[in-house]
Amino acid sequence: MSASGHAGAPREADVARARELLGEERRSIDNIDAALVHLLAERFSHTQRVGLLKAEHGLPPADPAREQQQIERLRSLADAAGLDPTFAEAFMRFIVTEVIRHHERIRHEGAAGA
Ligand SMILES: C=C(O[C@@H]1C=C(C(=O)O)C=C[C@H]1O)C(=O)O
Repeated sequence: MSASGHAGAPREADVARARELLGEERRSIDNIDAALVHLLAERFSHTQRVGLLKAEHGLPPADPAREQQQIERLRSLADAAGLDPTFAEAFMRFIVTEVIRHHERIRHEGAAGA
């Protein structure tokens, strides 16, 4: 069924319009992906400073109680925003796992050399 509601081969004009809409959506997706990269870079610059503080003061790289609070908060935000909370949690855990790996590396390399 074409956009005009008829069965059979899609009309050229409908396909052209669909391509135009696709292009517009993709431009927005590219903008959002760029924002995500910048936000993640900003987040990692802060977690890097947290890693240095922890290493300098002998604090453990991971803080499971803090992570639990963050996950509960994010699940609730995701739910309110219409995003799958299970996906939001998995995404958060993926990022936090990488942060903890950085913190462990900073600790082993010595905070001063990081
Ligand atoms: C950044 C921290 O270190 C770890 C990484 C976290 C994060 O990426 O949000 C949260 C808790 C810690 O396991 C922290 O303790 O705040």
